[in-house]
Amino acid sequence: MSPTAALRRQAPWKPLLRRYRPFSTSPEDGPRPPRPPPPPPPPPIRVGFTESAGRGVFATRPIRAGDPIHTAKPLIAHPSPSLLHQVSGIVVDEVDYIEVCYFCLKKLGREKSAVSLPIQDGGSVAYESASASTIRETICFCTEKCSEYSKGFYEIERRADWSAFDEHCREQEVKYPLLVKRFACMVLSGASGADALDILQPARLFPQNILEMEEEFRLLKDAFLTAGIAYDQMSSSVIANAAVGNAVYMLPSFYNHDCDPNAHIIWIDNADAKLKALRDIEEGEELRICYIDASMDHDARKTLLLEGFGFQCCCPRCMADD
Ligand SMILES: C[S@@+](CC[C@H](N)C(=O)[O-])C[C@H]1O[C@@H](n2cnc3c(N)ncnc32)[C@H](O)[C@@H]1O
Repeated sequence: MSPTAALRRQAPWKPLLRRYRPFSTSPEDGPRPPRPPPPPPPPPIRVGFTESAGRGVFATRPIRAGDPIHTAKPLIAHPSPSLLHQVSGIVVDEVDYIEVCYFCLKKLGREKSAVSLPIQDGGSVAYESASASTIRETICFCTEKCSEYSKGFYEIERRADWSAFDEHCREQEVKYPLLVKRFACMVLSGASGADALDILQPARLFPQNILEMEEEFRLLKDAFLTAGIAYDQMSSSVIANAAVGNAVYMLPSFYNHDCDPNAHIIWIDNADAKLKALRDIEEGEELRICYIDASMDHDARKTLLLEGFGFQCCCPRCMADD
């Protein structure tokens, strides 16, 4: 046996050491490069079928009370119209900024600034809407990133006059058509595919819902057509999806309702939804949130869920007439 072979037999790990020498931490080689952080573990949930409420979300491992389950970014978000500062008149010297980011809904401090298009001030970017002749709306973004994301769809949105559409939303006190408007602009600008919400299609729609949606669809179409914006890419399925309203998040839209829920959604900084466990949850248990105020009595909850959400609640509390 040669001397080298004998050495290898005694110390078979030596060639390995030589092979990995470039990453040694000897002083001449400098410090070891930092390892990238491991990817976050997948959320402890899966979407599956329930016995009585279509699809639902199930725990894939035990979850302790108070534990975060997952967060979800909205697919579409639109600020409440009451937060959009409106100023009558053609010439506006000074306006209050909207108090939330027009894209991510992060709350912003009140700032004053002269209107220009766009305005940049202290990291916020604001645009003046040219849509209505007598009402001017100023919107702003919390960061350049939100402004960048919004550029395409907002360029479409600001070309049209939304006064009739917005007036309808105000009169009817409905907010979902605003999400439809935003989704339509996102589709027309190429920021989203027209089928992005298809998976959230509701199983059942009431005739009254369909009538309301038709009126909103007409107003939406009029606004685009009057502004000369090609409307062919849009189909009424956009309305059907988004007019249901809850179709703004993907994963949270699969959570069923329970009048005694084991999970809840919280919003802290912006429109990102954070789901948390309200009590200890076993592996395989369905995670349910409460869509309404659970402190109402049985009849009030039943009526609200049927008329406002379109379903007859079959949660254990309702089944026990509690
Ligand atoms: C936000 S979605 C939840 C996901 C839905 N199950 C699915 O398959 O897409 C709300 C719909 O789920 C059903 N649902 C949710 N909670 C329910 C409950 N407690 N009782 C009966 N149906 C329920 C109703 O059809 C309701 O319109």
